[in-house]
Amino acid sequence: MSTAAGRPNHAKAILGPDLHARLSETKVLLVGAGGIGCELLKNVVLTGFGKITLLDLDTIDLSNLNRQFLFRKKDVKQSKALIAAQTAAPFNPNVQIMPIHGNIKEPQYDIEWFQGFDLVLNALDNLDARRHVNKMCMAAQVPLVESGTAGYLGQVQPLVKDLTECFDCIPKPTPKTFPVCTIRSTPSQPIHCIVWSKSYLMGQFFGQDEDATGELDEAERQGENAEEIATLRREAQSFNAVRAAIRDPNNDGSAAKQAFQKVFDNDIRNLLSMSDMWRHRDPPTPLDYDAIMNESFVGARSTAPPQVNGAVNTNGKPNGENSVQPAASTSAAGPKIALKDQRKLTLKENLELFVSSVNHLSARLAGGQVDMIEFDKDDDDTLDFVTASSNLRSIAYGIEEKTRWEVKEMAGNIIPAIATTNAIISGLIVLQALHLLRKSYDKLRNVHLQFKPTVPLSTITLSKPNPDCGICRDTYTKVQCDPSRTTLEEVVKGLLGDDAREVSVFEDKRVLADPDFDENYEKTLESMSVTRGKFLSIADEDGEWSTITVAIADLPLTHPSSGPSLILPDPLPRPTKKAKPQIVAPSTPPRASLKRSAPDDDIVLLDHEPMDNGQPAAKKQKLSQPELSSPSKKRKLEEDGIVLLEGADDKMDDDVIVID
Ligand SMILES: Nc1ncnc2c1ncn2[C@@H]1O[C@H](COP(=O)(O)OP(=O)(O)OP(=O)(O)O)[C@@H](O)[C@H]1O
Ligand SMILES: [Zn+2]
Repeated sequence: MSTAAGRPNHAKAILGPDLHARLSETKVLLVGAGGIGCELLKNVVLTGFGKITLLDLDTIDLSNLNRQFLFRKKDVKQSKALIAAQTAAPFNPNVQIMPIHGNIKEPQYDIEWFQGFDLVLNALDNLDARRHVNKMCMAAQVPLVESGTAGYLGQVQPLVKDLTECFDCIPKPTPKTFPVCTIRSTPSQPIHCIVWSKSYLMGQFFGQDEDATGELDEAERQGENAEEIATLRREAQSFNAVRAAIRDPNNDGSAAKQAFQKVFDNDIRNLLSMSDMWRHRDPPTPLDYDAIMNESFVGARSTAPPQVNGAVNTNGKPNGENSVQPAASTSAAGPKIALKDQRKLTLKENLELFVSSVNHLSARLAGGQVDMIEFDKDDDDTLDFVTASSNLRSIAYGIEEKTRWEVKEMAGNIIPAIATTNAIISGLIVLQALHLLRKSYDKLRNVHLQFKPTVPLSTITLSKPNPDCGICRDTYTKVQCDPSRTTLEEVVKGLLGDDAREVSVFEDKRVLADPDFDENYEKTLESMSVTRGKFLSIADEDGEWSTITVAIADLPLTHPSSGPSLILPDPLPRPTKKAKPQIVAPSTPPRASLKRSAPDDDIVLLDHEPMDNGQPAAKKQKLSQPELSSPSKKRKLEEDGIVLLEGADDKMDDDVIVID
C-alpha cells in the first residue's frame, strides 16, 4: 500500500502498536526548516508524530532548491516553515503540522512554551541558536536531539538534562582569529585580505557610524602618545569623508575613486613611511587609480598564473611571481569562456568591480532604504565589494588573488551542503528520538557520520554532564510575574527564602548585583529589561552551590489584576552542593562544531572593552572585575567571547583581531 492513507501502517508494523499510538499524541518541536529540517519534517510526518510544530525564521531562497526538497521555484521568497508544512501535510493525513515563521530566540518562545513539548529536534545552522535551544531545553527539562552536517560529515546528539552532556558541556573550538597587525598592516595570505575586507573595510565604509572622537579625546586626556592620536584622528577624518561621499545622494561616482585612493594609495603610503616595519618583509605597493584605469600602471606584483598560449604581459614578461601586473583587460587566468565567478580578474577588472560595487552599495545607502550594509555572501554587491577589495589588497601586498567563487567560500566559510548527508542525519535523529520516547536511555547514542567507507557511522555512548558546565549544572526554576511591578530584590530574596548566602545576580552577560553592588535591587525587572523569556542567574559567591537560574514568565491569564505581581515557585528551588570549585577546563577535548555555514561565527573582532550590551559603563566595568567566583559562569562568559581581565596586568591574547 503506497498511498498516503496507507503509509502509517508501515510505521505501525515497525514500531509496534503501543509506541505508534503514543506517537500520535506526541508534541514535537522542529527548529529549522532548511537542509536537515526539510528531510526531518518528512521523516517525522511519515513516522507518525502527531503534533508537530515547525519553526524557521527564514524565507526560501533560490539556492535552497537543490537540496530542500519540500520547496519549488514558485515558493521562493515565501516562509520556509509555512511551505514545508503545506508540502509535507499530505504525506500523512493523521498528523497536524503547525508552522511558525519566527526566530526561536523571540521572548514569546519562553520556558512555558518549551514545556509544552515532549521533544525538541534541532535542525539549525548556527551556534548561537543551538546554544539558545539547548539552554531552553535544559531549563524546561525537555529532551533535545541536536544535529549538524558539514559536507560528508554529520552528527546527531541526544541531550537530556542531568542524564547526558548538554550542548554547552564541552567548550566549542575558539573561533578562528588572526593577530590584528596581520589584518591591519601585514597580510601574507589571501584569507588575511578577505578578513580585512569583510570584517573591517565593509564596516568602515558601509557600517554603522561609530564616532571615535570621544574616545580619542579621552585617550589624549589620559596622556597617550599625541603623535599616534593625531594619526588616528586623521585616519578617522578621512574615513568619515569617504563615508559621507558614499552616502551623498548627489554622488556622481567619485566616491568610489575617493574610497580607493584612501585605502589602496594613501593608507599604503602612510604604512610605507614606517620603515622599521619593512626591514624584514616585502613592502606593499601603493595602487594608482588613473594609471590602472588607463592601463599604464606598473609596479604591483601579481601571482596570477601565466596567461594561456604563452601570453605575455605588457612589458614582455610572463605573468607570475615578481613580474609586473599587466593592466590589460583580458583574463589573467584563462580564456574568456571561463565562468565569471571562477576566473581570476586582472588588476583593472578588480578596480572596475570595486567601483561598480561601491556605486551600487552607495545607491542603496543614499536612497535611504537602509542606513548600513553588512557582508552577506548571497548579496551580490557585498560579495563583489569583498572580492574586488581583497584582491586589490592582495595585489598591493604581492599575495595570490582569489576568484569570486573562492572569496565567497572563504568569506562565507561555506562547505558545500550535501543532500544525502542531510537525509542520513535526519533518519538518525528520528531513531534517537524514538529511544527518547521509549525512555530507552541506555540505547541513546551520539552518532557520527564520517568519511570512512568501511565504517561510515560511528556510535559513542553518551557522556555524563560536565560538573563545571555553566548551563546544565544550574538549578532551573521559573517565576511568573509582572516585570513592571516586581523588583529584583523581590525575586532574589523571595527565591533564596531563609538562605542568607552572598550571591551575585546576572542577566546573560550583565552583572546586575553582587555583594558590593546592590543599587539595582530596588529597581523593577522591566526597568533593567529583564522581561518574559529572559533568565536571571543567582550565583553563589563562594562557588560552593549550584547557580539558581530563573526563567521569567508571565502571570497566568486568569491572574486577577489586583493580585500579587509575583508568583514564586512552590517549593522553592534547592541548589545542589558542588563537589569542589575548579577553574580548569573540562578534560574532554573540544569536538568540532558541525556547522555548514557560519559566517559570523568564524571571526571574532574583540574590543578591549567587554561586549557592549547597551549597558552603562559602570555595569560593563563590573564584568571586568574578578568577583566572578562562580567558575562555571566565568568559563561560560569566556566562551561567549567576553574576556575577563583579572587584574590591571592581565594581557589580551595577541591571537585576536582588535579593530577599533
Ligand atoms: N534563530 C533561528 N530561529 C529560527 N530558525 C533559524 C534560526 N537560526 C537559523 N534558523 C534556520 O535554520 C535553518 C538551517 O538550515 P540550513 O543549514 O540548510 O540553512 P539555509 O539557510 O537553508 O542554507 P544556506 O545557509 O546554505 O543558504 C535555516 O532555514 C535557518 O533559517
Ligand atoms: Zn552542560
